[in-house]
Amino acid sequence: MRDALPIAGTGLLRSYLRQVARDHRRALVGIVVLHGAAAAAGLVVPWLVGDLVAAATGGGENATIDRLAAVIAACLIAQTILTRYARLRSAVFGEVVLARLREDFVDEALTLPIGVVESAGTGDLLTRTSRDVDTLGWSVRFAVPETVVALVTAVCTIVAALLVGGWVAVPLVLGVPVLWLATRWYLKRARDGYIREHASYSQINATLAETVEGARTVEALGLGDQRRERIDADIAESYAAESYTRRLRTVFFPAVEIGYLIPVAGTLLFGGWLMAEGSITLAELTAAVLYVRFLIDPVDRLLNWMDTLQVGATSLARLLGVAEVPDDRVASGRTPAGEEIELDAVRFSYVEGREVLHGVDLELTAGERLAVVGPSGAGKSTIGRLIAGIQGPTRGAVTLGGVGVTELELDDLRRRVALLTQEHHVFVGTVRDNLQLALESPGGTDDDRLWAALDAVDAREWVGHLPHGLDTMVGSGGHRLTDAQAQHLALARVVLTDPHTLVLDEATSLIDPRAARALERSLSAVLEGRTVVAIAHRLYTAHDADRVAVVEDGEISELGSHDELVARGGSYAALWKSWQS
Ligand SMILES: Nc1ncnc2c1ncn2[C@@H]1O[C@H](COP(=O)(O)OP(=O)(O)OP(=O)(O)O)[C@@H](O)[C@H]1O
Repeated sequence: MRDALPIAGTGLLRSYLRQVARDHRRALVGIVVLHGAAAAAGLVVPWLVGDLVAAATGGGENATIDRLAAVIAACLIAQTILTRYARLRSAVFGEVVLARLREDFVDEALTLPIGVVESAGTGDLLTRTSRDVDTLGWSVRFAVPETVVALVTAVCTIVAALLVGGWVAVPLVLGVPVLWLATRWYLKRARDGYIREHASYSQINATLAETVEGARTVEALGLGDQRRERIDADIAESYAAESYTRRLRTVFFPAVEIGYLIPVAGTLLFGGWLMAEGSITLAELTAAVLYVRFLIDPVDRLLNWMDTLQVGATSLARLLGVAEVPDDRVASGRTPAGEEIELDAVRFSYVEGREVLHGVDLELTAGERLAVVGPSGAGKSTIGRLIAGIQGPTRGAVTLGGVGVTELELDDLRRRVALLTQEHHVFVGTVRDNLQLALESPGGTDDDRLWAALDAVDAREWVGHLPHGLDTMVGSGGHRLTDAQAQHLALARVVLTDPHTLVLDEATSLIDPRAARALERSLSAVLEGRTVVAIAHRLYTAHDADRVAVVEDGEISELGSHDELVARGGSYAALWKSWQS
């Protein structure tokens, strides 16, 4: 089970929203005022229609009727114009808030400790970056403005209805219990229902993807029927989940409709009785009925958007939660007094209770070249990650010039120690962008420096032959680079960063052996003068190194030069012998 990234609690959510409201107070007030004015302009209409009906039925003058009709038209035009500006302002406000949230999220995500991302799985972070940002975007763009409009309109309509006569409160209040109870009943069940429904879709997808990806295994082991049963079970669960939410809706929507009709019917009956009593006029009754009828629309919209807002709030909580991941390093401000790296009784566990390094001691002198070899899963990469300060040791110490590697600011550490793995991502952008990533202040880099770095890794020629040289677009959708070319770019970045220590984690193992050999030859000039820890699959790397560390079962079992270890006749000698044959 992976440790999911945290989800922000209600407290943090509220304080974030309060902060947004404080920062954008003027914009928010402007939006509410504009929507209020638009609603007010629209709400004068029923009043005037009431007068119009009274004037028409009471034999009023034509001039009065014309004047009332003209004012009604003017109000409707004013309402349209005001609504246009209110919506524009709301949309701009939504985009501004969303942009800020996205920027905050990217800032937080980029500083997440790699160890945390790994243990949470990139899937969680990706879902938050894509689905949650989309869901929240939908809420902020549509649900929030629509809710504000509906709320302001509803409040204005109620006020207008009450201005016609306090008696309208009676039929209005009659509808509240039904709406209140129906909504409470629905909301209590809907969230879990929809979560279950969405989880069932994910499960169907997961089972299908697993079956398709493992099709050969399924066929080879005759698992077809079993997989079919799994998928049938997933579909049955999805059907049950959908039936449940459908049942909720079939109760909720009719109940809400009744809740809407009660006030309208009540106003007609109660108002009709009052009119018969002579307490109110026909104009007042008409206006009151129209207002109460008007109220249905904003209330209906409010209830409809409530679900979306709830889903949006969940996404916001997931996005804000990323900020709650504690830092995995605290900069102490100390400066390393040299380039020597020391591992002192280092123990490490990725998962509590499952130690993978059991007390590793190692001293690296500046400029030394160490090859780390050993069986798969022995802990070689873990040692490399600890030297590069990706994570701190669980016990013991990893120091650089006497200072713990995780005591250094990450940027500072990367300028001193870099880790180069076999995953070479080519970022979408130009070749120049991909190289400048390595630089502290990429802006003013002259091309000569970039070409020199490309030269150092033997990449000048192929980059020179690209359609637009350094300006060629690469990465997804751009010019396709081979694995070796992607690796060249990664190596050129290392040259630009110029760290004194380099951890190469099987950096060339994905490339075919000839290309790897060529790359390593060109690399050796780059590695000159640096401390290099090469985690190696190919033993010629070990042969060329100053010293070799053999890692077995989370410990360094042998340490010495190639010749010494071969002479010793231990694990390394056996490995070397079998590799040569
Ligand atoms: N992120 C992780 N979470 C949990 N366990 C891990 C993680 N990474 C590695 N391990 C475990 O730690 C142990 C050491 O792994 P490591 O990758 O350091 O070995 P290695 O010697 O580099 O192996 P290989 O040559 O196969 O890459 C293994 O048992 C591995 O399963």
